[in-house]
Amino acid sequence: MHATLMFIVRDGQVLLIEKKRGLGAGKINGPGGKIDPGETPLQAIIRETQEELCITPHTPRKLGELRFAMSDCPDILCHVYRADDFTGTPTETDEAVPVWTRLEEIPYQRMWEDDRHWLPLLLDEQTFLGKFVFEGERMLWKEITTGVRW
Ligand SMILES: CNc1ncnc2c1ncn2[C@@H]1O[C@H](COP(=O)(O)OP(=O)(O)OP(=O)(O)O)[C@@H](O)[C@H]1O
Repeated sequence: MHATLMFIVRDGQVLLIEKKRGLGAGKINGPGGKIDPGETPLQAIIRETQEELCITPHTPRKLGELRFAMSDCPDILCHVYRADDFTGTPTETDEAVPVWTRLEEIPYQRMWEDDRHWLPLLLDEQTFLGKFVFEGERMLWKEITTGVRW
């Protein structure tokens, strides 16, 4: 299963969401979701950001890839994007509540356990490949490579 995540960084803040439903409901994450058939990852992350927050990210750049092996659902390959601007007003939807967060105050304790290992790289504009094994919500194993060319 291929999925996407988006982190919009502007004015020393990152635009996160509180996810209201689906995998990781209640957690803080970036907007994102599954890639539809026939869609490119870039098309998917623009659509998901529009659907979840009613905004359009400007020139998303792929910085990372995350591979999750989970005990309770199919493997996920997640394409991770960063954008530095957007059009529109972040708005709560059925899927997400927008949460602007200062870069020094990222609520890692409310996020998936892997996020603290790669989100700092994205915020530092580094590229990365992360591989993770989860059992339920618990991370059992991780491997992170930086300086990857996408
Ligand atoms: C295990 N550790 C994890 N750490 C960080 N992020 C994780 C994650 N596991 C899943 N994610 C991401 O969370 C989103 C929802 O996943 P996903 O399966 O697509 O569910 P969701 O219901 O949102 O999809 P749709 O909105 O229906 O497309 C999706 O961007 C996916 O990459």
